[in-house]
Formats: sequence, structure tokens, C-alpha cells
Amino acid sequence: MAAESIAMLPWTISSSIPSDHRLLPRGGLCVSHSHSSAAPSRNCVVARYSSTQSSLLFSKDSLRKCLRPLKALVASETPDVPTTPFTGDDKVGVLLLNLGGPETLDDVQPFLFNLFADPDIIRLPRLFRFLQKPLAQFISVLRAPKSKEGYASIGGGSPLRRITDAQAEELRKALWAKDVPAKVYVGMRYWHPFTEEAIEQIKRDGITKLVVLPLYPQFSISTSGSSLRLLESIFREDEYLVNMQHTVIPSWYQREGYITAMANLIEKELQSFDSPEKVMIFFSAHGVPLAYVEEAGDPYKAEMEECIDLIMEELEKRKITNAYTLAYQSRVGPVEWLKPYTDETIIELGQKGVKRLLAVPISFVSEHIETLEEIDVEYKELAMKSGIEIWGRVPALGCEATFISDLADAVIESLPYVGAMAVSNLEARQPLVPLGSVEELLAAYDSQRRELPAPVTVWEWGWTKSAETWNGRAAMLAVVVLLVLEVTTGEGFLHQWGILPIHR
Ligand SMILES: C=CC1=C(C)c2cc3[nH]c(cc4nc(cc5[nH]c(cc1n2)c(C)c5CCC(=O)O)C(CCC(=O)O)=C4C)c(C)c3C=C
Ligand SMILES: [Fe+2]
Repeated sequence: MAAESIAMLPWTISSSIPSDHRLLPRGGLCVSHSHSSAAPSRNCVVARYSSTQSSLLFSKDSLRKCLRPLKALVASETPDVPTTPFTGDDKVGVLLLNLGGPETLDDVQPFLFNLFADPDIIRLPRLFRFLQKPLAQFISVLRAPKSKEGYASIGGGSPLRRITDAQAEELRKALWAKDVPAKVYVGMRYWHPFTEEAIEQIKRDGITKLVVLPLYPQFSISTSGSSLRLLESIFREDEYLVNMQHTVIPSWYQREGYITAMANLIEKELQSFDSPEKVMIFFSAHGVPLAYVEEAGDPYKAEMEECIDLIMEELEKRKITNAYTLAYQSRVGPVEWLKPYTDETIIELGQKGVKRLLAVPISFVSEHIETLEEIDVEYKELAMKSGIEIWGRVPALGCEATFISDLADAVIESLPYVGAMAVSNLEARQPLVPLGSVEELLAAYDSQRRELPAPVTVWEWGWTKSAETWNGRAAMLAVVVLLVLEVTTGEGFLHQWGILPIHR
């Protein structure tokens, strides 16, 4: 696609651009993939000035340094990119999208139901879609006791609402301090305040321009993708929203302020070890099923790896050159997830003689059950058993000032593009998209729109993984059928055992 054909994208150049050209406003730069044949090393990128098509080879460092004057230069050549986006009548809103978490132990099962009822979390083949809700009910009831134990151990509920509300308030203050009087809303995917509730408030407040900002640094179909898909369906059916100008920032892991804030946290935590240089930095990201990446084109893994490259580059500039590794935690269910797994990696590192580990949660910006329980308790215990002697953990960003200020900048930089973007011609991983384009955005990742295949497709005889999986599936299907029969007829073993009430 010609650079000229996409006129309205913001000024975000990442030092490790993922696709073969990141497109900037007309007259802007296309920056090629850091691993392209034109870029001889991983520290180089090729930038092409779109007006003249001339190419230049930059080191990532020098590209970053010359960005500001370049922006000024190109802005002066691009009169059609709006520079004064708002009139006095505009009311600006920012909608933060997040996962949500159960606030009490009684919320756990219904929260899990909402999560598993999401087709972006459990993707059933088209033919079996009608089973989504019964299956969600079944799995949520089955998983609830274990999840409840976890939430009980971190104080009886998820801290996510409290932290996200605090982030929203700090972001609002940062925006006002930067002369952008905006209101900030929180819309959760699986628990209160639900996205629908936030949207109702946005309408009541008469917001005319909305920036949608998922609080996940890296994009995944299962997180930001799911939230945006829901938002899009809400927008489609509402006259007020259809006419409200908006833009979406699908991911922002490459932003300088975020990278700096993460590097600051890591640097600070390293100082608490007696020999900081001997500590291995252990990035632990939330996993996703492998098929999301390999079959559905989820950019999550690629964005995660780039994000870690950027953080390590930033640390390197500060002369911090520790060994580091990335692994994926929190897998659920029988299918294969992104590897290496965090638990297996900890054991291997112990066997290799690593003695000091600093865990860095990387896919989420708040403390939550998987940092407070899984990392701080389970993985720490495993590490100690595996021969690791000293264990540390970097806190989640929360309301860290550099981070919040950078989020405010991301919002401000996106404002000129609110309502000014076309839905067509989407490129995978472009920095801003309009709503109404989530399908296109996802299709850009998954250009052939293939359905996710069954996790084990080849049948093998014997007591094998495939036999186990197929037996498991058959059993699950049978249970679902029984449950449906039971619920619809009001008779069956659950009623007989008094688990479900008998209706007379
Ligand atoms: C970037 C972060 C996350 C990705 C990717 C993600 C994918 C994903 N998650 C599940 C299943 C569960 N997730 C649960 C909790 C949970 N998940 C995330 C983040 C990501 N999930 C967070 C921050 C939380 C915690 C919220 C809180 O209450 O603090 C849970 C519930 C907890 C539990 O029972 O373990 C489940 C289940 C899947 C299947 C998936 C990808 C398909
Ligand atoms: Fe999750």
C-alpha cells in the first residue's frame, strides 16, 4: 500500500517497527521492519520519506533523536492534518477499557461465566456456538472453587476496579494539567463497571469526541480485541454513538514514556539485590493459546517480544546489561499455550544454576490476582524449591507518574485524528484505528479469516494426548447435553441430588 494513501496516522515511530512500513501522516516516514534485508542489523531501521520515496538507513538511536525536528518539518508540509482539533463546544472523553475482576467471593463464578461466555476467550467452531453459554456456565462452576481460593488469599476480591479508577483519576488530572479538560471513564469487559455502564455515562455527559484506550500495552484478540469488538457492537446499535467522533489506540507498548517507566521500575528493584548485575530479569507475560498467534494472527507475541527488546535497549543505555528471559504464565484448559511456560522456565533456570531472579509482570499495568498470588506466592515457592536463592518482583505500573503522563500524551497526540479517520485500508498494527474497524483490524492480522482449528487434530491410537483430548471433549459435550436437558426439563441427577432447586 502506498504511504500516501493513508494520510491520517499519528506521530508514533517505534524503534522496532513490526510491519514492513509504519505509515505516518502524508509526507511522513515509512519505517521498515528492523529485520528486513535493507536493515543490516537489529539496531537499524530503514526510513523512507513518502513524498520522494527516498530511503535512509538510521540507527534506532539516531532515528529517535531526529524525530522531533522531523515531525515539525513534516507537519509544516501537511496542511490537511488537523492541528486545532476542537472548537469550544467539544466535550472530550477518554474511555479506558479493562478486564474487570470480582469484587467479592460471591462475584467469582458470575465473573468467570462472563469471561468464558466471551467467544474471544473460548472460540468454539461455528457449528457449536449455541453451546457457548452452557459451556461457560459449566466451566465457571467447575473453576470457581479454585479461583475463589486465589481471590480469598489476596483479600477476598480483585483490586482491579480500585486501581483502574485511581489510574483514570490520575489520567484526568494529567490531561487537565496539559490543558486538555477531558473526562475519563472506565469500561470493564467482564465485571462492574461494565463497558455498557460507561457508555451510558458518556452519553449522559454529552461527550462529543472520544478516545478509546485499552489498558493493555500489547494487543491481543483475547483482551483489547474482545473489548473493542464489544464496544463496536454497542456503537453500531446506538444513534448517538454512531455520530460521536472517536478514535482507538489499539496498543501502545512502544511508547517512550511507558518503556522509560518500566525501565525505571526494573532499575530500582535491581538495586535491592546485593549484586544487581548477577540478577536474571525474568519477564512473565500472561499467556494466550498458541492457536491465537499461529492460526488467528494475534500480534500479541510479536508485540510482547518487541516491547521487551525496547525495555532492554533502554536499560542498556543505562549500562544495565543483565541476562534476561521471557516466559508466559496463567494458562487455562487443555490446549497448548504460548511457550516457554513460566513454571517450566523457573525449574530449568534453577537447574542451570541461576540463583537470583527478578520477576517482571509485563502484560498488564495493575496488580491483580496473577501478580499477587501466582507470581508472589506460587512462582516464588517454585523458584525456591528449584534452587533460586533470591527472588524479587517488580511492582505493576499502577499510577506511576511517568506512565500516567505518557498515557495523557498518547491521548493528546490522538486528538487531531478523532473522527478524522477512514475505516478502509487498515494495516495490521497501525497506531490508531476508528471503531467500526475492529473486524478489519482483526482481519488484517488474520487475512484469511480461518477458524481456529481444534487444538489436537490428528488422531493417534493408544493412551495419547489426542485420545485424552477427544475423550475429554466427548465427555464435555455429553455433560453439556445433560445440563441443557436438566435445565430445560427440570429433571435429572442435579435436581435429584438437590444441587439445582426443583420447580413445582
Ligand atoms: C494481557 C493480559 C491477559 C491476557 C492475554 C489474557 C488472556 C486470557 N485469560 C484467560 C482466562 C482467565 N483470565 C483470568 C484473569 C485475568 N486475566 C488477565 C489478563 C489477561 N488475560 C487478568 C489481569 C486477570 C485477573 C483479573 C483480576 O481479577 O485480578 C481468569 C480468572 C482468574 C482465574 O480463575 O485464574 C481466567 C480464567 C484466557 C482463557 C485467556 C486467553 C484466551
Ligand atoms: Fe486472563
